[in-house]
Amino acid sequence: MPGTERSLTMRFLAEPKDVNFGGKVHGGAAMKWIDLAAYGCAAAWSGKYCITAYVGGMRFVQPVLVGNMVEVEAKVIYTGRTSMHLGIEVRAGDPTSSEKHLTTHCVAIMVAVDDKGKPVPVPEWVPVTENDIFMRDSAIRLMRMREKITEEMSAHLS
Ligand SMILES: CCCCCCCCCCCCCCCC(=O)SCCNC(=O)CCNC(=O)[C@H](O)C(C)(C)COP(=O)(O)OP(=O)(O)OC[C@H]1O[C@@H](n2cnc3c(N)ncnc32)[C@H](O)[C@@H]1OP(=O)(O)O
Repeated sequence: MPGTERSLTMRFLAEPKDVNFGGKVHGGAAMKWIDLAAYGCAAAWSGKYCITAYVGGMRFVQPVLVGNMVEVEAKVIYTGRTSMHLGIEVRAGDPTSSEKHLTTHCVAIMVAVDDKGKPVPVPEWVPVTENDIFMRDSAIRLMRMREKITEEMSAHLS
């Protein structure tokens, strides 16, 4: 039901097809996992088809190794009228152990759209815990910071 599933975790093994020339998993593979988890989380929250409007603050903290068990967690941290801001963390570790370390994190903004690609309203997410409120406030601060970056970036558009 829309407006009930706030987070989604995908779990799978990093496959040899994802390896880069240095023997670790490609950053691009991690970015695809992030997009898939963001889509799954946003589609479940909104009950609509969703598109990626923005991904930012991407930090590759540690490499993922082929054969690692990977967990990609996407979580709603703020909702606007038609957008859902998601905090995303990728964790990985040896599948024979329950221990996992943070490998990548970022923020993604997904927009719910109708069958013509027009943005449509999403259920509001209301933060409850102290940590939820902190994350929501941080998402709002990031939104304001992005307005300045967008203004600056316009100089680079032809
Ligand atoms: C081996 C192979 C296997 C393959 C297995 C494949 C499996 C596959 C499964 C599915 C995989 C995943 C599926 C992902 C889906 C895509 O990948 S979509 C592709 C990439 N994304 C796009 O092409 C989006 C292109 N952009 C657009 O269409 C338009 O800019 C948008 C996003 C609809 C926004 O349109 P707009 O006219 O700006 O609309 P507007 O009403 O002004 O804004 C709507 C909202 O977007 C927000 N927004 C707009 N632009 C931005 C921005 N740049 N930054 C932040 N927020 C923004 C606004 O703030 C607003 O938010 P609210 O205030 O309503 O909450």
